[in-house]
Amino acid sequence: MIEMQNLSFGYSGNDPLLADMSLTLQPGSFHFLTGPSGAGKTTFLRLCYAELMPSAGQMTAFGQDVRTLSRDGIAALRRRVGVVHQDTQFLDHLPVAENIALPLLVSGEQIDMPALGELLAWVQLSGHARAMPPELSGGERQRAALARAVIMSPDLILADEPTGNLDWDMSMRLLQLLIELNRSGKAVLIATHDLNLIRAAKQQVQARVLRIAGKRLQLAGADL
Ligand SMILES: Nc1ncnc2c1ncn2[C@@H]1O[C@H](COP(=O)(O)OP(=O)(O)OP(=O)(O)O)[C@@H](O)[C@H]1O
Repeated sequence: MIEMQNLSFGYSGNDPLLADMSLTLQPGSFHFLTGPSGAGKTTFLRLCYAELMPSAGQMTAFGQDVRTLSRDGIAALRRRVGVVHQDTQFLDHLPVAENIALPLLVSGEQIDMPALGELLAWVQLSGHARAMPPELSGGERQRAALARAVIMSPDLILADEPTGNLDWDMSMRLLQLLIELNRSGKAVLIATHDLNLIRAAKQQVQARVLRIAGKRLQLAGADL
């Protein structure tokens, strides 16, 4: 679904942050992305959903060259990619249920209330549907963020340090949801520093571990 060949990206000038990266993200795959702070993990995810464009190399998303995508083409791509951001932002004046349904509202689609109810139940937030975002705990916020990321039924879910501020039990609950999504056929890519999270996932799914080191994207060994 996403294919990169010799892809490079730099925010400024001719000093790339990421260089010569090649990767194929297959439907239904599960990947972790690791690397030191500042290595470019968030940047890599932003390239995957075409918020940033490569400086050099080739990249196709769902069969289309990202550089040739029109505005509508980019919007269509983003519908197929759900993103859980590192610091999830909600509209604090809207209840949790509306925040989760926001992608539907923004794209002018009808809200299927029973489906929204099921989604809330799946992330165990049924009791918080009418709560306001500031009332949520860290774990509840991240589960709401995940629900919002999947409400458009994307094929690929990108999560940027989704368990960064969560304790182990909450991290495991969130990981379990991501594993369930993967089992239902969705591709998942999680950027994380947390090697314990990777180890826990690897007991349940066939996950590949990518690492950004020295500007390059490498496959990490099975040494985790
Ligand atoms: N919009 C931007 N303009 C210029 N430089 C940027 C921009 N965004 C990020 N950077 C720089 O690019 C580098 C990589 O940042 P990025 O957030 O991708 O790293 P990361 O691996 O996700 O880090 P962390 O693990 O700390 O979240 C950093 O040096 C950062 O300062």
